[in-house]
Amino acid sequence: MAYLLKGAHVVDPQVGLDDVRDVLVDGDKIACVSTCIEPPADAEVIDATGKYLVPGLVDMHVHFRDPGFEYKETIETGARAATHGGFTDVATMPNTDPVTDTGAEVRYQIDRSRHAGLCHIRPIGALTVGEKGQTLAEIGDMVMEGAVAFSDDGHGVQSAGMMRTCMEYVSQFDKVVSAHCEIESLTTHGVINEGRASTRLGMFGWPALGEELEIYRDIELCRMTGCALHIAHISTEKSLELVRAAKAEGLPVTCEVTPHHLFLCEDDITDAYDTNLKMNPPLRSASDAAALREGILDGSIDCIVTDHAPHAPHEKDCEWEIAFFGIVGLETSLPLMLTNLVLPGTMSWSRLVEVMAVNPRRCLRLPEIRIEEGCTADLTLIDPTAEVTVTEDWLQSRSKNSAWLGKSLTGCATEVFVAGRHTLTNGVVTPVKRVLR
Ligand SMILES: NC(=O)N[C@@H](CC(=O)O)C(=O)O
Ligand SMILES: [Zn+2]
Ligand SMILES: [Zn+2]
Repeated sequence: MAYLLKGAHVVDPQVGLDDVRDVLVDGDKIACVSTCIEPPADAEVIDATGKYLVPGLVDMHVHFRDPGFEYKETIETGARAATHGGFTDVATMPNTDPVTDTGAEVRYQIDRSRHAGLCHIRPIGALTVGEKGQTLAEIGDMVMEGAVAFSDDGHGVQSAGMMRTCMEYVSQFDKVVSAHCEIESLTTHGVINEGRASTRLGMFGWPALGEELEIYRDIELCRMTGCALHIAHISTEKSLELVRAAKAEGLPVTCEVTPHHLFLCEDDITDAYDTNLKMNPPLRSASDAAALREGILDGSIDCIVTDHAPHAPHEKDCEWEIAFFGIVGLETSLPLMLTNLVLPGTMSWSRLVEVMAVNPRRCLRLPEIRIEEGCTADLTLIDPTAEVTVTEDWLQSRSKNSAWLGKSLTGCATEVFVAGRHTLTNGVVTPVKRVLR
């Protein structure tokens, strides 16, 4: 099938493109990028005037709960949410049941996602067996089956010695360790940021140090082992400073931030106790959020990730203390970035493309996707004027635990192509027709 995207504003900093072009997709490839392409007879023409065409978006930190917790999300429902949010690739964290700590588990996820036929799933394997922090998992076996990175996300690896072994081993395969940095002896019982929020609402605090101290440790282990280190969901100004200093030294350190840590803070938690504001790490201070916004603009933070963490109603509709940590995010990530940073002119379109497409691919060592002739047609078309209201019905995810329910946002993806397959059409997820290769 061929598609001609007419008159899109194409943004791809990798090829220095930030201008209006026609783009012809033929089969799984980009066949032509030019100022004016006559529609071939067999091509479907899509009027992209006023819209932005970018390399397919990548979210390198999601939880799809499959296998084990399919009542929250399956690979298929997660893939639908990802497609609806404009993504062509997502990297799934291993805290499933069983934990993704063997090659067979990695293969299961890839097989299931091919049958879902919507987006590429890039499994992240566990560092340790069962994410228990005791025994090294079968890293080599998982690499053979297609694991792109390794993490015990959901938990920090508590023992520095164990983390050293993990990093030494992972570096042999030229893969990256994505570190959930949390010292449990500092965060146990914590349910909210330690400081204003914990004092105001009278709940056990979760200190910033519980994150920062482990980031410091892992950066030193990165120096010692040479293993590429990616810091997951940074949430404080000090965490950002540690990463900045490591980068300035030339260490192979990258990091990510979520939209909720950029655009919400502890002051948003009121005595309404909305449990969709409870996550790990917790929402921090307003000044932390401001520092993170600065970090995403100045290049210190590499990627936007959602940490899409679906939970069922009974796991959220309860007292704050016992509610599960985490919120869904795949479908609101791009609209939030557009509404809060890009459309007001604070962030350029090309920086948006870097943090949502180029850098996550680089961190995961995936092949580059460039908008040029001959490249794989993994593409996202964005309408910057579309108004979306976040409702339970609008969310395609099986879970509805969004922090933005009822809110209106401006800008969203309208078309997505994965290897030339039209997976999102006019904002609607396209039904599966064939297995994705
Ligand atoms: N972020 C969260 O609050 N929850 C995540 C775990 C994690 O990302 O650490 C989950 O799996 O639910
Ligand atoms: Zn985590
Ligand atoms: Zn996570």
